[in-house]
Amino acid sequence: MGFFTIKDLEGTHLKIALVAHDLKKEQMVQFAIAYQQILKEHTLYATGTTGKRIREATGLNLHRFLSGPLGGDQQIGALMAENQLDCIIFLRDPLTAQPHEPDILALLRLADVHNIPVATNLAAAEVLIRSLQQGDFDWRHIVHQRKERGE
Ligand SMILES: O=C(CO)COP(=O)(O)O
Repeated sequence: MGFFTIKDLEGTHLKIALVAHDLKKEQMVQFAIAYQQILKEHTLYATGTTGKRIREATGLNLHRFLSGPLGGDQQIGALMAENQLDCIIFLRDPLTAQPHEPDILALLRLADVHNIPVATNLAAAEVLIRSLQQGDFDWRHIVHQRKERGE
């Protein structure tokens, strides 16, 4: 386990989850099209329907979990609990009741427990993706190394 500088870490690979509620799916598709050159450099996860829409529109290679109401939010939560996720873009619909509201809250809670950056609207998603491109997520690699060492 050698030492490294932030410079050594630039451009390294992150694990990103993409999730959108139904009324935000078109926004997510447009976001993925606009930023696919950045997204394709990373490992991507998505809930079922969101992932299907993104894949159809962009051809991006992503791992699809179950649909949100069937457990997809919880599967993404499990990734965080195991230190397997670095960033979440979750375009939430704040105006429609969701049958799996407890799962959504659990996902967001776990992001706070594990200090994972989350964007819940398009404006924040753009800030996150641009900061990711310029290396502002490099600290995540330090977190991974510490966890691997059991610190
Ligand atoms: O419901 C969701 C997030 O809470 C998203 O699930 P889908 O991508 O399967 O629609």
